[in-house]
Amino acid sequence: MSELIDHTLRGGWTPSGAGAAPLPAHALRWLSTRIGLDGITTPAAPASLLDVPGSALPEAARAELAELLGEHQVQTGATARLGRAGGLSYADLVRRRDGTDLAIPDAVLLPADPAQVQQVLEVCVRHDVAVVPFGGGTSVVGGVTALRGEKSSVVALDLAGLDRLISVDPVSRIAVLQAGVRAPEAESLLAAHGFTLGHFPQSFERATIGGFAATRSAGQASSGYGRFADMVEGVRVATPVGEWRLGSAPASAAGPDLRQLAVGGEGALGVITEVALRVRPKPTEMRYEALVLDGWQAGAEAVRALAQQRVLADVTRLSDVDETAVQLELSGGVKSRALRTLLLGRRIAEPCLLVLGWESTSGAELKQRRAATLRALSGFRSLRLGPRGGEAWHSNRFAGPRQRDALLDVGVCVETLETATCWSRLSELRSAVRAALVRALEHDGRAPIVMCHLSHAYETGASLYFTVLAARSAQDPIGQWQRAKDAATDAITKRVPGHEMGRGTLTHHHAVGADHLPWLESEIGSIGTTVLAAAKRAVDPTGILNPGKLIR
Ligand SMILES: Cc1cc2nc3c(=O)[nH]c(=O)nc-3n(C[C@H](O)[C@H](O)[C@H](O)COP(=O)(O)OP(=O)(O)OC[C@H]3O[C@@H](n4cnc5c(N)ncnc54)[C@H](O)[C@@H]3O)c2cc1C
Repeated sequence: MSELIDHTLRGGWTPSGAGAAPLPAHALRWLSTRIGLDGITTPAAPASLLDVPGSALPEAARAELAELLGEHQVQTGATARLGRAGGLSYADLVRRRDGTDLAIPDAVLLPADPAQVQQVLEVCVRHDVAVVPFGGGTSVVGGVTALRGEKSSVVALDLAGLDRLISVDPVSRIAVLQAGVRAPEAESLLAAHGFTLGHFPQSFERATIGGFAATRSAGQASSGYGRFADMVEGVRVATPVGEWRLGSAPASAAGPDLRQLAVGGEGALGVITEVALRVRPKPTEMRYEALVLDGWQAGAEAVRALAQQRVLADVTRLSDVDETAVQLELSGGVKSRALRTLLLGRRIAEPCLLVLGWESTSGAELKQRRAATLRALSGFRSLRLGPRGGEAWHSNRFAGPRQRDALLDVGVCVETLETATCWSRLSELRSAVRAALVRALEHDGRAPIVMCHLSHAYETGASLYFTVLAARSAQDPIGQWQRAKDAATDAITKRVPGHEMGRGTLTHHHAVGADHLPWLESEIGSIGTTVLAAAKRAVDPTGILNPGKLIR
C-alpha cells in the first residue's frame, strides 16, 4: 500500500498534511482581509486521542469471517476502524479533527479476490451485519459513513486487496480491472500495454476503479474521454443473492441497461469486484493553453459553441470571475500584476479563465483538433495567454486537496458542491446557487468567497462546480456548512415554473450518498424511489448493503 492510500490518514490528503501545499503569507493575508479569519486552528486529532467504542461485531461473525479471510484481514483495532470512519467531505474532516460524531465501523474486512467478497456477503447476511463497501474513501457525500441502519453492527469492506489488472484486449481496447485498483496504479498498469483510461478526477491519487463506477464519477478530461460511466463495458458484482455479471457487447437492446444498477449503485445494490473498461491509446502529444474571456455569459456561450460544434478540447474548463480573481490573488507576484495590466489594456472587465487541453497519439491530429477549437472561439473576444497558463493548471491539477488541508488548518470553511443543467438554464442556476450560498454564509457583514467553474460540457448543457471559502464558525462549524448546503440544494432542486423538474441535478458526479438522499425524490419522483427500493429488495433482501445511502 502506498502512503497516499493509507486509510488511517484521514486528517490530511498526504502524510505531510498541510505541509504539502502551505499557503503563502500573501495569500493568507488576502484571505484574512476578504473573509475575516479569527485565528481558529483545528489540527487533526491523533487517533490515540479519539474515543473509539469497542467493536459490536458478534464474536461468531468475526470468527467466521476470520476463518474465511484470515485473522489479519479482519481488523477490529481502533486505528484500522478510525481509518474507515467516513469519507473526505468538509464535515468528515471537521469531525475527524475534533473527534466528535464519528460513525466508526465495528471491523474492517480485507478480502483478496471477488470470490471472497461474495463469501463475505453470505456471512454478513447470515449474521445480519451491515456492509459498507470502501474504495479510496474519498466520498464527499457521506457514501462511506459507517451507518448501521437497523443492524446492530456494521463492517467496512475495504477493497484494497482487489488490486489486479485481469486482462487487456488490445483489439477491442477493453481492459478488465479489479475494483480496488487506485487510479494511479490503473494508469501505470495500462501504460505498460500502451493504453490510458483518461479518467483524472481531482481525487485521482486516492480513489479506486470500483468507487468511480459506483458513483458515476467524472474526470477533468471528461470532454475528451467521457465520464467514467461512458467507459464501463461490463461489471462483475457480488450481491447477497449471488454473483451478477453484466455487459457482453458494446451496445445492446436487451431491455434496460442493467449495468447502470451497479454503475451509480453506490454500494447499496451490490459490491463491484471487476470492471471491464474501454481504454484508449496513451497520448504522446499534449497541448494545454489558457485564454481569458470577458464575463461568465460570454465564457459559457463560447463553451456551448465548442460543445455544439463538437470541437471541445479534451479538457475544457471555464472559471467564473470570482474563481479567476482568486487564482490570480493566490498566485500573486509580478506575473499576475502584469496580467492584470494586460487585461485592463484589453478592456476585459470581468476576466474568466478558460483552460483548454488536447491530447493525442499524433501531432498532426492534435494540431487539427486544436485549430478547430480555436476557430470556433474566434467569434468571441478573448485574450490568448498561450501554453504557460494551461501548463500551470495541468501541473497543479491534483493540488486542490492538499491546499484544502492548509485552509482547514487556518480556520477556513472550505467545501465544494456540484450540479448540472441544460444550457438555457445554466446562468440562472449559477446565480441562484451563488446567491443561496452567499446569503447562508454571510456573517458579521462579511461575505464568503463563492467561486464557480464549468468543467464538463455536453451538447445540451454543462456542469457547475462551486467552491466556498468562509471563516469557520467556532461554535458550530458543521451546522454552518449544513445550512449553506441545504440552501444551495434547495436552489438547485426548486421547480422551475412551466417545467416539472428542478433547475438542475442534485449531483453531476459526486453521487447521492447519505447527504443528498433527502432531496433524491424531488429529482426522480416517488416512482423512481420505489423502483430503486424494489431493485434493492431483489438483490439485497435483508438490507445489509450500505444502509442509508442512495435508497431509504
Ligand atoms: C478532494 C476531492 C476531490 C474530488 N474530485 C472529484 C472529481 O474530480 N470527480 C469526481 O467524480 N469525484 C470527485 N471526488 C469525489 C470522489 O473522489 C468520487 O466519488 C470517487 O469516485 C470515489 O471513489 P473512491 O474509490 O474513493 O470511493 P469511496 O469513497 O470509497 O466510495 C464511494 C461510494 O461508492 C461505494 N463503493 C466504493 N467502492 C465500491 C465497490 N467496489 N462496489 C460498490 N460500491 C462501492 C461506497 O460504498 C460509497 O458509497 C472528489 C473527492 C475529494 C475528496
